[in-house]
Amino acid sequence: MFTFGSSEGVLGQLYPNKWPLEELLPLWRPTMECYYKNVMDVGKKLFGLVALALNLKENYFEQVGAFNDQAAVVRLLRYSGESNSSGEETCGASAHSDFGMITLLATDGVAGLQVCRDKDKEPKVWEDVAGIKGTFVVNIGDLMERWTNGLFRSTLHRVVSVGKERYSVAVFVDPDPNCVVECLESCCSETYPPRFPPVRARDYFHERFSQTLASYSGSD
Ligand SMILES: O=C(O)CCC(=O)C(=O)O
Ligand SMILES: [Fe+2]
Repeated sequence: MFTFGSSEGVLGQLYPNKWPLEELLPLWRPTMECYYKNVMDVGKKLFGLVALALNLKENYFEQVGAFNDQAAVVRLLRYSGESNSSGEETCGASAHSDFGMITLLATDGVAGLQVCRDKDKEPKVWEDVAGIKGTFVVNIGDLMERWTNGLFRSTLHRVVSVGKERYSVAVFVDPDPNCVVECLESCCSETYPPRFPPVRARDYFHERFSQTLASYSGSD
């Protein structure tokens, strides 16, 4: 796994990326930075469409500061394809939804990614996501669910082992840490009040990452 964020902006300065040595991989950094920029351009365009679909001005998410500083993170993933000894089905990523706004996911076409359409239903029904060459899988994140008062539901997904090596690249399009995520006016009414209180993106991520770490260490 290799993770990196923006090389620019406040976050880029605060958390500088650790690149492989230039002598070893001279094209790595320029390739990654180019990918970051291009996928972010796609992400911003997509958010223009999301805003219009929600009866907001096309530049709404820019106006509320979601893209003031570039908070998106890119994760390059490799799944070995080996099943683990415990015989667990998910041998890549266990069921989760991404925390942020949206994730733009590129895969190498090897199967394994599954989504659950109705995350509240038990037992869960998992469907394979076909990898279509030249396209992104777009997962909705939890902050988008909060922003839209549940109109856009975050995608519960997982990666199961299919006995084949698999590569994917996920770009987590997350808002600026200072951006306040608050129920959109077009997504609530007197009869359908906001279900989530406003939250600053920084605090939300902090809470979610702490919970995740706690669950790994076995405490609450
Ligand atoms: O590898 C994939 O297809 C999905 C990865 C993923 O869900 C994640 O990193 O959050
Ligand atoms: Fe994910």
